Amino acid sequence: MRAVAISVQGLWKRFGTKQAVAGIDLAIEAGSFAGLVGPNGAGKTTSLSMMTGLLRPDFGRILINGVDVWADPVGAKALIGVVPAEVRLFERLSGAELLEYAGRLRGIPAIEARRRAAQLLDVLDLAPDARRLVADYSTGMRKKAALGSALIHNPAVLFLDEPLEGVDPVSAEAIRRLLTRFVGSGSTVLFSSHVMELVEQVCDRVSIIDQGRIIASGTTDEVRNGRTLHQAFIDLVGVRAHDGEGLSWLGSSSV
Ligand SMILES: Nc1ncnc2c1ncn2[C@@H]1O[C@H](COP(=O)(O)OP(=O)(O)OP(=O)(O)O)[C@@H](O)[C@H]1O
Repeated sequence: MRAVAISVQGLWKRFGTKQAVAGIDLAIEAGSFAGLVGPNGAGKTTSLSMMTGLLRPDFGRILINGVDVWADPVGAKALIGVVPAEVRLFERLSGAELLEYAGRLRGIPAIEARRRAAQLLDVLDLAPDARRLVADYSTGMRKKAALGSALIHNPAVLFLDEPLEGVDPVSAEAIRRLLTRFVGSGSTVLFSSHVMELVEQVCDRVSIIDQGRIIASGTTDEVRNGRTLHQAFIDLVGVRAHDGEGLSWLGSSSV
């Protein structure tokens, strides 16, 4: 049995009257490519923010390779890389400078940081834009630059919140291959996504979160249970949308 890379124990978070996360437990083994899926407002971003030391939980513990994220934040953060949903970058740096700077912040010597930055930019198809300012990057380019910055110190665990949003299919494939290789070397990925086809394709395990609770978790095959992941998701979460009653004006040509 492989060691547990991400251990989440009894995680809770409330915002005012809203119970955003209501007692989450997870154990993700090293070398897993894990997906966290759920409808809008289910608690994915809140959970990932707590796991990565950005948002303090009301209750619960998160261990990364046995290091407690909230008791030893410096130790835990050395082990992780994070690509948040809303990427904030140093806009006045070029892509190459950004990655190199991320490497330097992680204590990597300048020459090595520059070498890794160039390699990552190349794999992420950003090499032609390496000298352009990040401020001028498109949404997808920003995601890729953020991913490069999160990988430069070769973290044991990589957390990504909606990593492929705004990324074109060719770049998405490059990212998929990069992450698969990363996981193949024994590192661990946990990412949140709405894109079931992507999760089904790349993840070996998946957890479905709804209203702050994990409602299904296991290997992708276990959760799918003979269905597509999309169908499993719909079956488990249920269809909550109204059928459009009261929208009789919508689509009608009369005013
Ligand atoms: N800072 C905050 N203050 C108040 N409520 C918040 C805050 N952050 C999140 N919430 C609420 O907590 C719940 C979970 O939000 P969260 O962003 O974690 O969901 P999500 O699963 O990431 O959703 P989406 O798929 O739409 O990004 C939502 O009801 C949201 O309105």
